[in-house]
Amino acid sequence: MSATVNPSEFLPDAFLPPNFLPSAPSAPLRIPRVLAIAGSDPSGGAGIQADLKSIAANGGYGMAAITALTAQNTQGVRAVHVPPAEFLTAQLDAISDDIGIDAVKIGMLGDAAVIDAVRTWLEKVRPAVVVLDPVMVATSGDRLLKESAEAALQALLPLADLITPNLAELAILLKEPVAADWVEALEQGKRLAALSGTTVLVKGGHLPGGDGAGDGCPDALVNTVGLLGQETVVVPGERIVTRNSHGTGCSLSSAMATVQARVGNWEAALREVKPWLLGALREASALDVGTGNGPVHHFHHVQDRTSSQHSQHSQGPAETPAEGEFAAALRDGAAADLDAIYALDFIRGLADGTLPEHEFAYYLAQDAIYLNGYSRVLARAAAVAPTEAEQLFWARSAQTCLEVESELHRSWLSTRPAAAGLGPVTKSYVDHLLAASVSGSYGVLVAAALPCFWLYAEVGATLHREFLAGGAPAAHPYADWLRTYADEDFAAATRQAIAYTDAAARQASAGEREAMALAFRQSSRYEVHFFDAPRLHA
Ligand SMILES: Nc1ncnc2c1ncn2[C@@H]1O[C@H](COP(=O)(O)OP(=O)(O)O)[C@@H](O)[C@H]1O
Ligand SMILES: Cc1ncc(COP(=O)(O)OP(=O)(O)O)c(N)n1
Repeated sequence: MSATVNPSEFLPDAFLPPNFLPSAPSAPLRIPRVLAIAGSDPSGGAGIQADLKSIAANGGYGMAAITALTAQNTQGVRAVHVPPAEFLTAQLDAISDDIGIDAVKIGMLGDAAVIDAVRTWLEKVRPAVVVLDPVMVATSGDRLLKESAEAALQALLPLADLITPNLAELAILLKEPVAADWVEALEQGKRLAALSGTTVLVKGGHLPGGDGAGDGCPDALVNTVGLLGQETVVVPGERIVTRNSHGTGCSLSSAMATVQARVGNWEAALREVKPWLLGALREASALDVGTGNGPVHHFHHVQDRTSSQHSQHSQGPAETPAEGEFAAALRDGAAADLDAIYALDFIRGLADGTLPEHEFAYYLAQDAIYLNGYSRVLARAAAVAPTEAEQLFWARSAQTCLEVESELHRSWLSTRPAAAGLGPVTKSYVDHLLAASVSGSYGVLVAAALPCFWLYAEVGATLHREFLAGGAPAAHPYADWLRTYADEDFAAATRQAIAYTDAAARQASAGEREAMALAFRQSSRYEVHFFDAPRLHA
């Protein structure tokens, strides 16, 4: 059901459901309109309250149709009240009669009558993205779905594009014992995917330690009918030691719905959401909410307003850097990384022609994969750019990346078979960029993207100069590649990217500038590792 086809291209307006009423061009992609159909948690950590925070934190516009009221806090659920299902239908119709819906997240449903109302509405409206979190029992052990409604919930699964059960819910849906380890959990995920004909997100949150997943907390997308690149895509993650994990399942599923509506790819969505959720768990202790299992910090990536106002007062406008000053400081900070790049065996071997061919092939293959992810990050910069000129610049750059990627495949890689898998450095670098792209700050995003322009352009120019100074020998095994480094269009684009980053820094608060500098430094380090990766991983 993912939105690969736009029905409005094929149907006359009279046939279009309200969900497809035309709206401002590109509005759904920039800020997806995401509807959460879920229960209320008045303590704000789970349910509809967590959904709305999570949707906003991931760049969406959140809407809420409430299925049930709970009286709960961080210690547990005291009572549940499920209003008549007809009133849920009235809420859902009120929304879909008026507003385009880019994605739906379904959480607590309570009973079979509610499930029936949701099913009828889904069949009528057919939203493009549906994520179903089959909420049954809270971590506190309290039931959030009547046992008698489990079969109805089971029957709702095929209407979703993604199902996100925790280990206990996975077991109930399959009528099997709870998976004892990660391998068993993945097997169960495959069985549920086959049974429901949809994609399952298997979550490692409740894995016991020492089970082959190490100390980590992996998640995996599983689909048995070919909707993913592979049947199982595992996204590893660090395990945060914290009591404050109330509402992680709700937050994950609504973030997945939001990001999927934006990027249209479940794997990319999970790779973007997972670091955000990790940050929310890591920073949960900054919130002082309740005495039990506290909520996660959905807006951990958004700068602390109090401290930014304070720093603006204390530093005053004089602290705003002059034009070019911030960029110059970034360049100074990257000097050590550039030196490290020039000293790498890979770069020396590329310059003097002694680089082993299989390492060059590995580099090209990883570059092609990287460019695809980088293009998405630049497209995000276009989406949030403050001016039309910047929007155009980043959008064009995103397009160029894809063109270069396909050219790499067509020419350089067609004669150099290299292991096509995603290498560890490429993955970490792209994950870092994707995390910056959901930081909520345009400045941080463009600062993270800049080293790929800047350091690459400088290294390329140096190698090209050395190649010419050596007489540009035609017999040099990498002569053709070294010649591509003299691209004036790329040099001009690099100057423009530097200028836009510098301008963003002048608009930013002191705290945001600090975050920009950090994002830039981290990307510069990744540039070094990227050039060194062929030696280690080819
Ligand atoms: N301690 C933790 N450290 C890191 N990630 C976690 C932790 N606990 C849960 N998660 C993540 O939170 C998300 C929700 O997982 P889980 O707790 O299994 O679901 P639920 O909240 O539905 O019980 C998953 O992405 C999982 O990997
Ligand atoms: C109203 C409401 N909906 C869902 C939950 C369960 O939240 P979840 O994120 O699955 O995980 P825990 O908070 O139970 O760890 C809830 N408690 N309330």
